[in-house]
Amino acid sequence: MQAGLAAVREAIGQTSAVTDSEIKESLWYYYFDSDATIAWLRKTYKLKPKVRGADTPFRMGLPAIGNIDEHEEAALANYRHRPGPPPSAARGTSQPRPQPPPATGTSSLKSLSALGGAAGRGLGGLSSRAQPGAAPLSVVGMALSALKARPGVAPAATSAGARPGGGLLSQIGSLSSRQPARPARGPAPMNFAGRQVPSLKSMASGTGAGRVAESHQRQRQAELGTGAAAAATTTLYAQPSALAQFILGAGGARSGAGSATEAMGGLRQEIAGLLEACRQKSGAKKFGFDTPSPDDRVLSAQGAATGAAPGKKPKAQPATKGPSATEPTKELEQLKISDAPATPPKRKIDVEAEYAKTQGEHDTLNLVVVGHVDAGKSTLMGHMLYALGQVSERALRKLEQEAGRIGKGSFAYAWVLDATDEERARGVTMDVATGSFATAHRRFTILDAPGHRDFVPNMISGASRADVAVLVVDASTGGFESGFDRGGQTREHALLVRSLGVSQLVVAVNKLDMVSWDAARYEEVVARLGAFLLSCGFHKDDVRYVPVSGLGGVNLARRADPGAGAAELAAWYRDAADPGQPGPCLVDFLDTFALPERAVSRPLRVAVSDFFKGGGAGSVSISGRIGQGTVQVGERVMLVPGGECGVVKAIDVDYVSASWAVAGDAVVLTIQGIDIQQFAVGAVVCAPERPISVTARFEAKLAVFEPPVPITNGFSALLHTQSLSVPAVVRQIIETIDQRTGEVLKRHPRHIRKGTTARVEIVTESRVCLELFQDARELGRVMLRKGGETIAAGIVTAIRD
Ligand SMILES: Nc1nc2c(ncn2[C@@H]2O[C@H](COP(=O)(O)OP(=O)(O)OP(=O)(O)O)[C@@H](O)[C@H]2O)c(=O)[nH]1
Repeated sequence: MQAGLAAVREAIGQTSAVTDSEIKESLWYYYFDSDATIAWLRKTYKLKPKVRGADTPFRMGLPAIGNIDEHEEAALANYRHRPGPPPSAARGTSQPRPQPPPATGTSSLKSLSALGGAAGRGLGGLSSRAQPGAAPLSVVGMALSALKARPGVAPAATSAGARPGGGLLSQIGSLSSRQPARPARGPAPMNFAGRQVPSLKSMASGTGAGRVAESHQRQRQAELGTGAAAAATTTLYAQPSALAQFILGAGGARSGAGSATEAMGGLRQEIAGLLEACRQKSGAKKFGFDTPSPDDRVLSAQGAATGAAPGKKPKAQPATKGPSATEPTKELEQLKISDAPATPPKRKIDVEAEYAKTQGEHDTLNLVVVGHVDAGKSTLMGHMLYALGQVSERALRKLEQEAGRIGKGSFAYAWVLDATDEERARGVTMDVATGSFATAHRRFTILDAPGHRDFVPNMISGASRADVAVLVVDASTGGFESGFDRGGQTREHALLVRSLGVSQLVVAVNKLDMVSWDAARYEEVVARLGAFLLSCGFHKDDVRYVPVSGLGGVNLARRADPGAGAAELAAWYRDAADPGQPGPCLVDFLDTFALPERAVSRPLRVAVSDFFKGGGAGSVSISGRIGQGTVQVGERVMLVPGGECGVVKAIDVDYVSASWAVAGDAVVLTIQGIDIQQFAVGAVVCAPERPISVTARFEAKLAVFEPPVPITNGFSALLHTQSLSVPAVVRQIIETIDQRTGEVLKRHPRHIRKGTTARVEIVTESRVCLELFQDARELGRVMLRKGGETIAAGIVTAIRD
C-alpha cells in the first residue's frame, strides 16, 4: 500500500487536493492498479500529469506506451474496470466525494418490454427456432431488462461498496466477498500483461481466477517450451496480497515465494486439523474406501443404462499386458500432428439447414443509429417506434409526464431508448441502447449509439455489431455545421461506421422544422455530406437521404404523415418514380436495405459486449452479436482468452428465447460451466475446435484519417476492436501502399500522414482476440484513436505473436 501510495503521489504530484487516504482508498478500489488509480484521480480532480507518460509503465517488453492523454486515460479507466463508485462513495465520507468515473464501455440492452408495446413481446420470424413453450420474453431477457432498467443498479455488483460490519471475521469475509462481487459487472483485476490476477483463495482452491492463472501458466509454458516452464511458473506469482499478509503474517509476505509456500503448507495442515476436529465433533465417519464410492454408484447406474453388467467397472488390463512407461503403444505411434482442423462434434440440430428454411422470412438486420450529439437520434428512433406501434400510447404519455416533471418535455420520445436516470437527467445518450422493430420485409435490432465525443468508444462498440446505419444530421442553422466541421462527430461517426464494414447508409436530415422545411437547406446538407461520404468509401448508390423531423414525427413511418410540417415537405419532396406521390419516408428506405451474407458455415465467434450473472447457479449470460457461425442450446463453447469450455444453456435472440441462433443475430447466451471471473468485455465465445487467436503483435493495413501529428515508428494510441480498447504502439511502418492498385509506394517510410494507406506492425499492451480479416471480417478490424479522435482504421493482415 505504501509503495502504491508513493507511486501515485509521485505521478500526480504533491497536491493538497487529494489526501493520502483518498489515494489509498482508490488504490484499494482499483486492486492496486496504480495506472487506473492515477487516471481516475486525474480525471476526477482535474490534475495535470506531472510528466506526460511518466506514469505509464513499460509493459510486455514493448516500447514504452507514453503520451497517453486524458481522453485515453479516462477511456482506459472505464474499459479496464468499468467501475461503480469507490467503496467510500457508497459509505458516505465526511467530505463530499467527486463522482466516480462513469460505468461505460458496455452496451446496454434496454428492453422496450417495459413500455408495453409489441417490442417486448418479440416479433415474428423466430417461431421456427423458439424454444418449445418459451415465454415470448424469456426470463433472461426480462431479468436483463429489469436489472438494466433499475436505476443506479449495476447487475451483480451491489455489494461492492458495502461497508463490512464490525468484527474480525466479518472483515475477513468482506475482503473475500468483495473480489467476486465486482467482476459480475466488469473484468477481474488485470496484471500488467492484461491477465487476471489470481487471488490467494482461488490459487489455493484452484477455482475462479486461480484457474485463469493456471490456464495462462499452461499457455505460457507452451509458448516458452519446457525448459522455460519452471521460470514461467515462478514469475506468474504476484506479491502476496493484503489478505495473504494477514493470514501468513508479515514474514511470509516479505520473504518471497519459498516461505510463502511453507506457510501455505502450514496453513493447509491447520485447515486439515480443523476439518478433522469438525468431523469428529459431528460424528461423521471417515470414508474407508472399502465400500462403493459415489463415482462407483454413478458408473454402475450408467452401466445398467447401457446394458453393461451393473456395478462393474471396465476391467483393468493386467499390468504385464499394458505398455511400460518407456514403451509407446501402437495407438500412440499412430498419433500424428495434423494441420487439418479438428472435426466439429455432431450437433442435435442442423442449424444451417434450419436457417436455410427460414431465410427470407423477416430477416434481421442490426441497425446502428449514429450522428453528432443532440442531432436527434434517440428522439427520431423513439418517435418512429411509437409510430410503428412498438410503444403504447399509455407508455408514451407516462414518459411525457415524467420528462415534463423535470422540465425536459421535449425528450419524451428520446426516453423510449434513453432509459437510465443519468441519461435522462443529462439529456445525453451514454450507452448503446437496443430495441427491435419490423418493417414490411425486414426485422431490425436498433443500436442507438451515443453522439457525445466522450462516448465514442461505446459508439464503436455498437457500430461494430451493425449491418446497416442511419446517420442523423441536424439541419438547423449552425446545427449541421457544428457536427460536420472538424471535431464534430458527424464526420467521425461516418468514417467509423464505414471502417467497421457498414456500407449501406440512410442519412436522416433532421430538425427541418427548425428551418421551416426549407428545400434549399436540405439540398445544401445533402450536397456537403454527399461529397464527404464518398471520400469515406461509401458507394453513391448505397447512401439514401430522407428529410424528417423526429420531434414532429414527420416522414418517419408513413409518407403522408399528418404531422405539422408534412404539407410544407410534400410541396417539394416527391417520389422520383411517381411525382404524383410524396417522397419515400424513413421506414421505406429501411425496408429496402439489402441483406448481407451471413457467414453461417464458419466457426462460431461471439464477441462479448456485456456479461452478468444469470440463468441459474453457475451460469453467466453474455450479450453480443454472432459474428459468424451458429450456436444451439446444449452446445459446448470455448471462451477465449482463457480457453475454458462451458455449455450453452439458453439463447435469447432479440429478447425471445430460441433453441438456435446464427451469424448476424444479436444474442444473449447463457453459458454454464465457466466461472464469471473468466469473462471480460472483448473476450470471444468460440467453437472449441476452432478457437480465435489471441495476440499482442500483428500487422494491419491502415487507412490514415487526420492524425494531429504524423504517425511514426513508436507512435502510441488506443486500439479499438469490437467492444475492447487497449493501449498500443505502431512498432514499425512497413510500407505505404497505393490504395487503388495495392502497389507498394515506399518501404519503411519515416512517417505516414493523412490520406495514406500503409501496412504497419502494431503491438498491444495486453493480448487481444483478433483474427485475419480474410478469415473473420468482424474480428479482423481495428481502429486507432488518439486525443479523443479516430486517426486510423484498418484490417488485420498477419498475426505475429
Ligand atoms: N425542433 C426539433 N427538435 C428536435 C428534433 N429531434 C430532436 N430534437 C430535440 O433535440 C434534442 C436532442 O435530442 P436527442 O434525441 O436526445 O438527440 P441525440 O442525438 O439522441 O442525443 P445524444 O444521443 O445524446 O447524442 C432534444 O431536445 C429533442 O427534443 C426535431 O426534429 N426538431
